[in-house]
Amino acid sequence: MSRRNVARFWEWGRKIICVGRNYAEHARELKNELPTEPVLFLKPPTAYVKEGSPILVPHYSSNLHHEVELGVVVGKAGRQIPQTSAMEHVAGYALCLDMTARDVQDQCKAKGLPWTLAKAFDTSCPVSDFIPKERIPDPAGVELWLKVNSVTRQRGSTAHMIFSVPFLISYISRVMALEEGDLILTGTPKGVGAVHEHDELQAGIEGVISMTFRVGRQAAVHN
Ligand SMILES: O=C([O-])CC(=O)C(=O)O
Ligand SMILES: [Mg+2]
Repeated sequence: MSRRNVARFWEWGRKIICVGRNYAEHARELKNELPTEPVLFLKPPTAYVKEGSPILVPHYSSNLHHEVELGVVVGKAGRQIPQTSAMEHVAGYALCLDMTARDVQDQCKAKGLPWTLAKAFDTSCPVSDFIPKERIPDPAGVELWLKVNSVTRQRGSTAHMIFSVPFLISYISRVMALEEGDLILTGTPKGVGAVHEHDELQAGIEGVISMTFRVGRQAAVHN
């Protein structure tokens, strides 16, 4: 049997683990307290969308937000991974968007309910091509940016993460087993905002990769 190539991790059907509130300025802009431990949530692998296909506003939302994030692709499975060997579990990276139905998330927060409807819908995880580990020697030293219709909305350095990539790998692996092909979204810097049907989103990791997506709208089906 031929070995699957982790460079096409989005085809593997593995989990997407997301970290929230990992940049102080973003936590503040949404009036959230700074976390003392990572805030975790999941997206299903059906959330993936690649360049060439549109990001769809869910039919039940009227305030879809962009969040540009550094994604970490797991290359070696593990449980209870110590921080000191955490980077051995990284195969590479991907530029990711954590698309968020902010109106729905606000309702979930107010009711104390999980964020699934706000975060896990189809096309909620646009991803770039795989970036081999060697191209990003230090995951705390990359500059993320995002533009909507050519206007810069987000620009921030991963140097400002509250919890580092090795810390996150260790922390997550004490909650759930990490598997080859899993993706960890490490949180968004400040500047999140709304996107609308027909908008064009461009995002990048300075000097490494960029990607472009169009926004469409999911049709509501009434059975
Ligand atoms: O929805 C939020 O604000 C939490 C989150 O994903 C992030 O900080 O990246
Ligand atoms: Mg996020």
